[in-house]
Amino acid sequence: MAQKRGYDPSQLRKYDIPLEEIPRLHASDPRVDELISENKPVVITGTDLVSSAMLWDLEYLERNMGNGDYTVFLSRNKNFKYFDDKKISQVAGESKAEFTPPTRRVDMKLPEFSQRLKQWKRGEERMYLQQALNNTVGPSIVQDFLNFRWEWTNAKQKANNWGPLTSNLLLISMEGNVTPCHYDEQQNFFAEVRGYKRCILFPPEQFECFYPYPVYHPHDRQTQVDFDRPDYNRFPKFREARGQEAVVGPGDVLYIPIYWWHHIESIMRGGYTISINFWYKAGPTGQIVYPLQGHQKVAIMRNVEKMLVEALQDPQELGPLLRALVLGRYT
Ligand SMILES: O=C(O)C(=O)C[C@H](CCCc1ccccc1)C(=O)O
Ligand SMILES: [Zn+2]
Repeated sequence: MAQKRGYDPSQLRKYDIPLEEIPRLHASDPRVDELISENKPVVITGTDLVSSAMLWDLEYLERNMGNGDYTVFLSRNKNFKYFDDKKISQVAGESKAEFTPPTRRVDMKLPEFSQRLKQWKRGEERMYLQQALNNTVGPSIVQDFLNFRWEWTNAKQKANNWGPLTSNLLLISMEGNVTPCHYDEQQNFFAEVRGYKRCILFPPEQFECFYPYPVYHPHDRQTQVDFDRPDYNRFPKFREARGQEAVVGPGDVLYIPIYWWHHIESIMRGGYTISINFWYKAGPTGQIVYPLQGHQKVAIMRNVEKMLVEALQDPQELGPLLRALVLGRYT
């Protein structure tokens, strides 16, 4: 019989991208450790990593999240494209006026967020709560946090020589919200607590398909390609993108390997979603082995961009200099 999966394909947005399935394995399956050691994505079931948070819903969080302020992003459309406001001053072109932040950030108490979410009407700004879990949250949330299955994730961190845990982001998203495709420089165990999120991943080797913004740009690490209306004239190699997708539900943990591109959407008409991520710094580089892997080349390209911006001062000179370096010589 059709396996019960809790959502319908009509709740997923349609993209012009070939997609394969990300493997879905139980935590006891030895292939899980193989895939993680190879920096390949896998959905891991039965980890109990955040089982202490499975009772979290807005009512519970309202009662227990203390009176703290939480970071909420507001957007006039479904996209919540991250931007680094510390880089807004550096953006090239005539002036900072060129960069228009696609979302605005407000601080909200949880009861207010919960109420506005319940009363949301089409046409109003969408909301996405994104808050690093810290000790300002209420005592019973701290208790739930302490009861995460740390021994499981600590063992994976150790076995794979990852660096330290940098943060756990609590993510409470309205249904239909989209986090556009980007990569992070951290290893990530992405745990789904409530609702369903559709994740599309691409390996770092496909860097040329995604045309990321310049490193000094506020949208550093984000693709310039609009998945809903790709501009194939500006971004012709996007046609060659090949994705791997997974829909994660309550209790699932998706391993998002460092430098892998990922697009994440809370499925439409699925209610609000709650996720908690576990970001780990990369481990020590260790012995360099040739040929280099895709993510190592991305790291090198980032360093070249940073060094050139530093040396040239004016980011506008970066393009002409790189063209002079490459065109007719390395092409
Ligand atoms: O866990 C991850 O890496 C994700 O991308 C999860 C994503 C929200 C992340 C927001 C964000 C993106 C870039 C920098 C800082 C914050 C979602 O679930 O919508
Ligand atoms: Zn991310």
